[in-house]
Amino acid sequence: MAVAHNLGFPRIGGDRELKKAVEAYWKGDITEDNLRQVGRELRAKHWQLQKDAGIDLVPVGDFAWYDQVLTHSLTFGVVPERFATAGEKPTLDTLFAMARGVVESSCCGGAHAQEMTKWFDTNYHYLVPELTADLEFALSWEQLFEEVDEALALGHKVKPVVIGPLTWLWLGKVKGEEFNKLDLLEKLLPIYGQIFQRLAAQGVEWVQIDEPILSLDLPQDWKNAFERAYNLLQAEPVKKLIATYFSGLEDNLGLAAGLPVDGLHLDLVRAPEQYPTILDRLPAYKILSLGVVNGRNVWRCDLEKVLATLKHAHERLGDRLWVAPSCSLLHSPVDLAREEQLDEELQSWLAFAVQKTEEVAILAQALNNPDCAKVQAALAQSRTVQESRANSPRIHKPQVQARLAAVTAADSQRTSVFAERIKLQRERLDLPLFPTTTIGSFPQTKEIRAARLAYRQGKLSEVDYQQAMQAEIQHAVKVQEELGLDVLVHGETERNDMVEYFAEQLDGYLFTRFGWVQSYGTRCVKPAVIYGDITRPQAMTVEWIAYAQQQTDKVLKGMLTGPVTMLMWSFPREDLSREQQARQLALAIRDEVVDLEAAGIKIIQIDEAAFREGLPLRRAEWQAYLDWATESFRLTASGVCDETQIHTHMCYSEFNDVIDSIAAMDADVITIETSRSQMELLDAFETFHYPNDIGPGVYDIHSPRVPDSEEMANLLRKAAKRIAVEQLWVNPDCGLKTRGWPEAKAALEHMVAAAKQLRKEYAKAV
Ligand SMILES: Nc1nc2c(c(=O)[nH]1)N[C@@H](CNc1ccc(C(=O)N[C@@H](CCC(=O)N[C@@H](CCC(=O)N[C@@H](CCC(=O)O)C(=O)O)C(=O)O)C(=O)O)cc1)CN2
Ligand code: MET
Ligand SMILES: [Zn+2]
Repeated sequence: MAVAHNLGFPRIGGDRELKKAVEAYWKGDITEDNLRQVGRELRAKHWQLQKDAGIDLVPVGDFAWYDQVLTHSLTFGVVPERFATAGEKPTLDTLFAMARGVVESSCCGGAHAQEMTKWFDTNYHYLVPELTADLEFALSWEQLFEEVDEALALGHKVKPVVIGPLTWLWLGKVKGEEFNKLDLLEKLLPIYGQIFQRLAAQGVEWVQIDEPILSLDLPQDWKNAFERAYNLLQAEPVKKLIATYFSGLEDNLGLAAGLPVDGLHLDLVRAPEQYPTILDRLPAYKILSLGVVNGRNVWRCDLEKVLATLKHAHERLGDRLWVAPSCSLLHSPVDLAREEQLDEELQSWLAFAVQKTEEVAILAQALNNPDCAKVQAALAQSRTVQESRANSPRIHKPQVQARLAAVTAADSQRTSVFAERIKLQRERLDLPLFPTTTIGSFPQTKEIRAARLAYRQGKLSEVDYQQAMQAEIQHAVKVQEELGLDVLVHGETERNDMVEYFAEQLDGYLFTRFGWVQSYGTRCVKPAVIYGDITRPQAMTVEWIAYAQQQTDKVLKGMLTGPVTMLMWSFPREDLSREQQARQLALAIRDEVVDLEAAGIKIIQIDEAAFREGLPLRRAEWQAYLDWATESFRLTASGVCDETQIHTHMCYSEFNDVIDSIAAMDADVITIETSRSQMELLDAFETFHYPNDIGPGVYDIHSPRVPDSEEMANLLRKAAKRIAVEQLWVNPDCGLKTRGWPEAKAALEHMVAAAKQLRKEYAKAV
């Protein structure tokens, strides 16, 4: 019998129950017991959904209160000293403190949160383990074992999921004295040994060990470490399935296939070419799990196409074949059944996590019991869906193709080079040295969201909603004037999300009502779906931004989301390359840029927050991506005259490897996240002699902590050592939408003071 299994299920809940409960707990509205009860109910519900769908082995350990990497750090007892309560085991509050930081109070000094960064090439963020040379590990967190008992008690056949030792170490960051992270492996492995023994004692047969770094270009010592680690773990009394995903194993295929474990999972959606090569490399005792249902997108699986591969594998492997989604369904929305507002045709093309588990189960059944009526019906339905999509007139728009075909090289060039443009811009904008600005959004308060919800539900009229948002814009502008900021923004109050807002207004996109996906902690996004060629029926932001400019004599920066980020944070089409989709988006947003300029907006920011995360996991594919991503940005930005200043913004980015492409984007100003790295991220800009203007973020917006102005001034002094002061802007790391007004105001006040201080210090020097 081919086995149907799942690598992970979204934990947030179809109604974001987990988000709401955790936030209520933080506010003190519910107790820890209440919160734990919500967690238990969600897990029970999700296991049952998967079982009902026909999944034979349900994952346990995919639930996390905040982040699964953080859970592992606690499990291993890796709690940085600033959060540790001497000698005591960590609690749920320790976990949340590590995730969110601790605000300074009279009794204690406060502690900054652990760093957060992107999980591979996804929009999920994990908390970076802090590794020191003298780190000692001790099993310190019972969650996995408790959840296994919980699932067993509910009658499920379980497969606990852990992040493998090498991936966990790889994701960690060395703190303090430099050392080789791999030196910690020997000390870490006994903890895995203990975990496996505990699980075996609970009656567990199979454990899934996620080692997605096998899909990366690994240094030789890491490859060697894989063999060493799994040789040492070989004797442990559970069967081990190594799970890889997000890319092909390529040069690591032999290594992965040969590890002394009992099974291997491959992502055949991202890297179909791994099949059938793997068959020749896989030892005869191992099971092979094929990830054939896309865990990273929302399109229905082409069951017949996938089944052709699976049947071939089944003939060769028999019972040693397992069927799965390509990766954890953490990256999928929960349940399509609730999207009643979608028209029938669009809905028939889609599958969310619940539907994906059904697809996996049907595929296994199609191998085990091909003639059963349910299988036949599902295959017939799949065929209909594929045909309907292939032939739908809603997808292809000749005018989009024609416009793209007519694009020339000149369309992605500003008229003059930066050195010329900046002179004109400086003259026109008349800004001081160290000009201050923000990244775009101001607090998205409960009132704003409630108003939007009421408007969507028809309880608030369009006029009333517009007035409420205009009042917010007026308020944001007034606050910025009072703070003495130099370049103002409208605050993005009318936007539910920086991508979804635009997607809702572009043709070729569909959006969902409940399609939430966890982005980090309790923060979720509702990625829209690109299903057809993209057009912009009308201007999207001009009225709001022009309104904001009317409220002030200061320069107001218009705010847009760039094509690469629109693409990366949406669910893309599978019938058209990422490059072509980005180019379509670029033309649509270019029109908006031009319209903003025509409305008198002198500075336009085109956010490319996801530019770096779009980078393929494998280096060999980088250049091709960077070429089209850069080109798409330039195509978006180059419709304006020299005097109009184009800004871009990126967060959580390591720029060292891509600095030449960042320079090739040729934005007049780039604002970046740098405060958490103490300006280290500026290294790349310094070494490269980056020519255009830069705003290195001077404070972290993810924490409620408000740094004083001296701390920010110090960061600016650091920046000024690396970058010419004429090039420097002063701004926070990112937008302020997740903050409250009191913190936002206090921090910006300190920021403006820091900029003034630096102006004094450098007035003589320049
Ligand atoms: N797409 C995307 N990816 C991104 C970012 C981003 O901004 N967008 N930022 C980076 C960090 N990631 C983030 C992701 C989400 C949020 C965030 O704030 N999300 C909000 C939801 C934003 C949203 O869609 N809001 C809607 C719906 C709000 C809502 O929950 N409404 C309530 C009702 C209102 C209420 O009573 O609060 C409901 O529907 O039940 C709106 O404003 O209209 C949240 O989880 O709380 C922040 C950062 C990287 N990736
Ligand atoms: N303009 C956006 C904002 O300020 C940029 C956010 S990048 C995740 O929220
Ligand atoms: Zn940002």
